[in-house]
Amino acid sequence: MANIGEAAEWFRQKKAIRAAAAASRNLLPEELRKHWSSMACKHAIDWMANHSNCINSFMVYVPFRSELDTREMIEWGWQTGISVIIPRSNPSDWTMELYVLQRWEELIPGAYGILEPDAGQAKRCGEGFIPDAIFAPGLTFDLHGGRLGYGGGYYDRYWERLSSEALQTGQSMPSWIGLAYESQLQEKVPMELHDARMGAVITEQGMRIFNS
Ligand SMILES: Nc1nc2c(c(=O)[nH]1)N(C=O)[C@@H](CNc1ccc(C(=O)N[C@@H](CCC(=O)O)C(=O)O)cc1)CN2
Ligand SMILES: Nc1ncnc2c1ncn2[C@@H]1O[C@H](COP(=O)(O)OP(=O)(O)OP(=O)(O)O)[C@@H](O)[C@H]1O
Repeated sequence: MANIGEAAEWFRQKKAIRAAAAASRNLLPEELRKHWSSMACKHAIDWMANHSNCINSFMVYVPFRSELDTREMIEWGWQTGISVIIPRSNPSDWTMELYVLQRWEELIPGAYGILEPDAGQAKRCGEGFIPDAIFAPGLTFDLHGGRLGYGGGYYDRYWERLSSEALQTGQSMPSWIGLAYESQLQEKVPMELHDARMGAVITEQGMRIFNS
């Protein structure tokens, strides 16, 4: 970023894109959101089932506001015996703690009113744990791995943490897959160096895998 003026303009642009994306997602009729969520979950499940030799755990969000509903994926994980990892956000430093979720009853409203694992009930993942796949929420995605979230930088910080953990332990970085309705896709999402990059996006229309 060349100077403060440019940085401020960039920040304003991102804020405007976020607001427009949130408003257009909120306008999607609930019945269609339900239907598309179910279709997208089926694509995600098919992908995991086809990679069953390397997927023993996956991280996914619990939906809030008008986000794509992931509950079918979570239940599928429980039925199949794959560990379902759900983050709990810590707004004091914008980091996420990971938990293995085994029952809906282990969720309680956390920061922002999002249903998150209750630290007193759910099992916390150990230090250094890396899920085999990460399904990320977002307000908008592009077809080059770009993603824009609510602006907390939670997934970006997690991306950075995982990159250094993977490097230290010699493990590979898991697949990062954005989950969204097709109408949330845009030509180009503004990206910065610290932003988490998706390797693929799944919508109701299927999965797109990007060249890294
Ligand atoms: N289901 C779900 N869980 C998630 C995320 C998500 O996007 N979806 N997150 C993904 O990172 C983290 C939570 N991030 C959030 C960050 C900000 C706001 C929020 O309410 N922001 C205000 C705007 C504040 C401002 O503009 O200054 C808002 O949207 O009204 C909500 C969640 C972790 N858990
Ligand atoms: N790895 C990081 N370390 C420190 N700060 C970071 C990191 N990643 C992002 N940030 C900061 O977090 C803030 C929000 O980042 P950004 O606008 O990219 O959020 P976002 O990707 O939309 O949010 P989220 O990941 O929570 O959905 C910015 O001020 C950014 O500088």
